[in-house]
Amino acid sequence: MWKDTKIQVLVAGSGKTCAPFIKAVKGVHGVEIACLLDMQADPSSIKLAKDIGVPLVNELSSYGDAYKLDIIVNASRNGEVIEHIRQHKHDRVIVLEKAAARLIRLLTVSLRKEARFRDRYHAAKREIEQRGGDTQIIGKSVLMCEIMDLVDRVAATPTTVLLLGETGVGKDLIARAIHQASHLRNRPYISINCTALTSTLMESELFGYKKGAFTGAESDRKGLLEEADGGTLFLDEIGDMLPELQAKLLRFLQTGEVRRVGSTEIMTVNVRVIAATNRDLEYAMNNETFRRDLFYRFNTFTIDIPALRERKVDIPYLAYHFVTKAEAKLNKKLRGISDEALECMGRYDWPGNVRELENVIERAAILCSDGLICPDDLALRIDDSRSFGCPISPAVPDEPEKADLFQSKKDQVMENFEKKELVRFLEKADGNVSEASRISGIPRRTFYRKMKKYGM
Ligand SMILES: Nc1ncnc2c1ncn2[C@@H]1O[C@H](COP(=O)(O)OP(=O)(O)OP(=O)(O)O)[C@@H](O)[C@H]1O
Repeated sequence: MWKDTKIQVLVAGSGKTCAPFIKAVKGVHGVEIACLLDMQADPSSIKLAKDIGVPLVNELSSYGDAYKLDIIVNASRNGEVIEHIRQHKHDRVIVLEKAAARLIRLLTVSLRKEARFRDRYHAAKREIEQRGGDTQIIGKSVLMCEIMDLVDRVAATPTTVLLLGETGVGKDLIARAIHQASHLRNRPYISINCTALTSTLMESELFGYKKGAFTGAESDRKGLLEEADGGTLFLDEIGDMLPELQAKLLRFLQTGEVRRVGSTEIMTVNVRVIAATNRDLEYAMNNETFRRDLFYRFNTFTIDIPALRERKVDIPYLAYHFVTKAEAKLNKKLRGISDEALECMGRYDWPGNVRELENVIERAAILCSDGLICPDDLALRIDDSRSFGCPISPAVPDEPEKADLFQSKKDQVMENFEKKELVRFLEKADGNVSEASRISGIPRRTFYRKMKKYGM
């Protein structure tokens, strides 16, 4: 039988080393941090003891209730402290050294994260139920909220938009959302994938052709630019468009003029163009496979859609959305997703982004036996070395030049420092990025950029 009374814990060490442990464990049901021990009390431990309202002692015998203690967590590596505890602790008291304390801290933080993840799933469930599932773009992360804000702002203008992002992040969906939010919503929305066709075919698709322009052109045909007149044309995979056609597209964007293949007649159409690509256009321009002038034309308004692994807070919302979608599609009643399955989703990197999540859920919905999606139904290959934030270190070249070695070490130190500081400020601000940016003095956008850089 477990005791009903709280486990009495004394934490030994200086404020700086035991603070993360206390922060993680404080408030855990059934645990009481009863006292702090610091043999050379410094201002940080004095402040910490004051903040959490416990006595601070410099030796065990000064704590009047030392006989009531169950566990001493020794967060200090100081030999004198270790020896002092060994000599003065009550026999039945268990002492946890640094690694054990760290383990408890990591487990507690991880469980809290999972709980937050579950809460988000249930919040999404409530919210989507209330809205009747009619919203298209799902996402609550700050990054997605910023994107939705950009969508609203640009929708009201005729500006050409370039959507960048890995495959499956939602570029097509966002292009449609821009069209839907604009005054063109009742006009045509036409989409074409620039990868699929040769340059000649693509030209006749886009600009249309005149009867007899080539073998098989048996009658006049409008191109997609004419079809989309007054509406929106979405050019997907623009990075794959062949250079000859890029020049023609650029001319159209500059003049609004269309000339069907084989015709001399010039027509003017009014089309809002949105383009998307998952290619690195900078690289393509350097390789001269993408025209710089066309890029500048598109680059007036670019929306960079982050990979799903950079906005994992969106996963529970999207997961619920796709569960409801799968229910309707498969005509199968689903109870939802188990906590363990949600936790697996949070630890997976999603290289195929939202599309992969959607497919994984649909597959799991087919496989799950009692309507509840479990980890086995997801069949995700999770790299556990990353789950506690320990990315595998990048390979170091065999014999780097001294200057390179110095620079790379310096970069590494800077990166480690930055990462730790971001986490520290985020923890301090309880995960609120605006607050973290305020207390750190780092501008909000820079803070986000750095979080993105480190995959937070
Ligand atoms: N934020 C989101 N909310 C709801 N569904 C989403 C979201 N993002 C993507 N999806 C869904 O994920 C799938 C893939 O999205 P989409 O086709 O827009 O990606 P993409 O970036 O255009 O991919 P590709 O580069 O491969 O063309 C679609 O079914 C889309 O509806």
